[in-house]
Amino acid sequence: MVIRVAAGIIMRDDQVFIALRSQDKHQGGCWEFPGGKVEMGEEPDTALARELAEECGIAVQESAPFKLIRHDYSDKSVELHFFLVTGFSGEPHGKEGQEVAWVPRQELGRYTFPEANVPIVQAMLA
Ligand SMILES: Nc1nc2c([nH]c(=O)n2[C@@H]2O[C@H](COP(=O)(O)OP(=O)(O)OP(=O)(O)O)[C@@H](O)[C@H]2O)c(=O)[nH]1
Ligand SMILES: [Mg+2]
Repeated sequence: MVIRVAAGIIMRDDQVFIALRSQDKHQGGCWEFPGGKVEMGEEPDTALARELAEECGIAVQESAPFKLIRHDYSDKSVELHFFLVTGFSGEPHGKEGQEVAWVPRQELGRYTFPEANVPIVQAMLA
C-alpha cells in the first residue's frame, strides 16, 4: 500500500521553514517539510492546506506543485506531493510543539532529511 503525503516547502525571501520530526514518528529525528497524509477522497492541495494549518498555524494563499516523489522505505512506501508555498497568512510555528527553523535555501544541505527528500534538497541547492 502506498501512502499519499502532501508537504509544503514554505518560502519567505530566500528562507525555507522546516520542522523536526519527533523520535517516535516514522523517520523520527529527521527534518521535514511540514505536511501529512492525504485523506481518502481528498486532493493533495487540500491536504496541504489542512496539514499546514494543523502543524504550523498558517493559511496557505499561494502554492504550486513542485515535485512528485515515490519512495520505498523498508517499512512503507510513500508518494510525496511537494508544493512550493510562497504565500500564506499567519506566522509559521511549531503548533504541535515540534522544533522548527527558518533556513537559508543554500544551507538546507546541513540538515538531515528523510531519504525520499534528497532530490528536493538537491533542487533547492541548485
Ligand atoms: N511531512 C513530511 N513527511 C515526509 C517527508 N519526507 C518523507 O519521507 N515523509 C514521510 O511521509 C509520511 C507522512 O508523514 P506524517 O507523519 O507527516 O503524516 P501526518 O502528519 O498525517 O502524521 P500522523 O500520521 O502522525 O498523524 C511519513 O512516513 C514520513 O516519514 C517530508 O518532507 N514531510
Ligand atoms: Mg505531518
